[in-house]
Amino acid sequence: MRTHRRDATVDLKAAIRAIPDHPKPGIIFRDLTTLMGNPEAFRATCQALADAHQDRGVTHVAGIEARGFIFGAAVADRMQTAFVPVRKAGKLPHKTITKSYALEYGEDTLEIHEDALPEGARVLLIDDLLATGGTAAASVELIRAAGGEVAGAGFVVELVGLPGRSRLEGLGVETLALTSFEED
Ligand SMILES: O=P(O)(O)OC[C@H]1O[C@H](OP(=O)(O)OP(=O)(O)O)[C@H](O)[C@@H]1O
Ligand SMILES: Nc1ncnc2[nH]cnc12
Repeated sequence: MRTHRRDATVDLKAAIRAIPDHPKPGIIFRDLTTLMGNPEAFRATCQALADAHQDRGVTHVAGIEARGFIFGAAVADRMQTAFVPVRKAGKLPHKTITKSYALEYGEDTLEIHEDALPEGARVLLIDDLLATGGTAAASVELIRAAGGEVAGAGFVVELVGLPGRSRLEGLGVETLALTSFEED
């Protein structure tokens, strides 16, 4: 499903700053700190992500470090679910399941606590931005390895032209983005 929900009074796209000369070479960085700094846009974003997934029996929201924590925790609060952190390597204190993945530039590793999810958990994955999908795909694998069912994945921004959506849909994950930007 490809859905673009937007609060009638808030232009989320306009609330996001684009930085053409970001230190990561060759990418236009979509800076969501400007959206977070706009109370109407931040609130509308978290509410839209929660509303879009309200009828799916979600028991847990998983947010991906770091920016996914900010939106994921607010969505979990609105949906009255638990929050589960998917963290960069070496941060979680208890026993973890680990997955390495490719980024646009380089490689990274994510972890989830092996006991983070009870039997029957239905997990909504939330992150700020979907680009190549490597981060989200690794997170889906971690949630499943921890025994959770992925009820969907929600993003504030999708970079269209990169394979994020097709990767997630290839994993059988229904994917929703509130806004999209065309990327080459
Ligand atoms: O779809 P992908 O190509 O995997 O890219 C998307 C990921 O990249 C960014 O995170 P980043 O790794 O920069 O970490 P941060 O949130 O800690 O800044 C963003 O927040 C997503 O998690
Ligand atoms: N172009 C981009 N802007 C912001 N965050 C990103 N993560 C991966 N690609 C990105």
